[in-house]
Amino acid sequence: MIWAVVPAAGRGSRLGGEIPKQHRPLLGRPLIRHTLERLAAHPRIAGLLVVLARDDAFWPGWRELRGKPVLTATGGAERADSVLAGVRALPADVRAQDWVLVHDAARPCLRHDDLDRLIDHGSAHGVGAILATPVSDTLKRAAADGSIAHTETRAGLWRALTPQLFRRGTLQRALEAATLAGIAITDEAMALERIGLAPLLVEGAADNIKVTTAADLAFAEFLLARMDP
Ligand SMILES: Nc1ccn([C@@H]2O[C@H](COP(=O)(O)OP(=O)(O)OP(=O)(O)O)[C@@H](O)[C@H]2O)c(=O)n1
Ligand SMILES: C[C@](O)(CO)[C@H](O)COP(=O)(O)O
Repeated sequence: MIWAVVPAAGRGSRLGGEIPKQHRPLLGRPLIRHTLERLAAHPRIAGLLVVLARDDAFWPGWRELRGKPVLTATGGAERADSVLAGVRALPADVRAQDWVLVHDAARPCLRHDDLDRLIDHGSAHGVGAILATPVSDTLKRAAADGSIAHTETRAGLWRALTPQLFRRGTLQRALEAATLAGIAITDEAMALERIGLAPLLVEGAADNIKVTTAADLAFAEFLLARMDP
């Protein structure tokens, strides 16, 4: 069984509005509820550790979802700070060699078959794995004046998604090393790469979107209305 750390301490500034995006209503429920329910409903998830902003005024205080325990921790200035706070706050019986996953609260459209493949392939790989999707658009490098400097090759390029699956001890050590080095990391795999480890890429559904802008919110609503609960 695997604990899920869910970073939910962001401000949602790119989306804007009075309510942080993770608490914005989506099909009549807070966006974060969709994310947490999808995780809690999976039989291989042991519990949820939700990382909240210190001044979060919208968290309803759920202590259990679908029979799984819900614990909370206080996040930090950056997503990586929040994830590290969450990993540190996991229950003491989650051992260093135990697998844990990190999944953005802002990604409500996670599919259980993707989660199964991440866990199966990631745990077999030994270092861990991330869900990701191959880049399908042509990529342009912008020049200072806004024109196209050149086209980047997209061969071998993937967009990192979440969940990302690692052993608790390795993840905590990698995150602490990045923090100590003052390196800004944007996903957990980057912290492991920095210490010489190579997590596996597991292809996941491209509609496991991160709600960042208003267009994403509308797309997430469209997807959730058509996905299995
Ligand atoms: N200090 C932070 C920043 C982000 N997150 C979480 O990390 C996930 C992905 O981050 P992002 O989409 O960038 O969320 P925000 O930082 O809230 O968005 P923005 O950059 O638009 O403010 C979100 O679930 C967000 O709540 C977090 O826990 N702690
Ligand atoms: C972790 C992540 O969702 C993988 O794509 C992404 O890096 C989060 O970035 P954000 O700027 O914190 O949303």
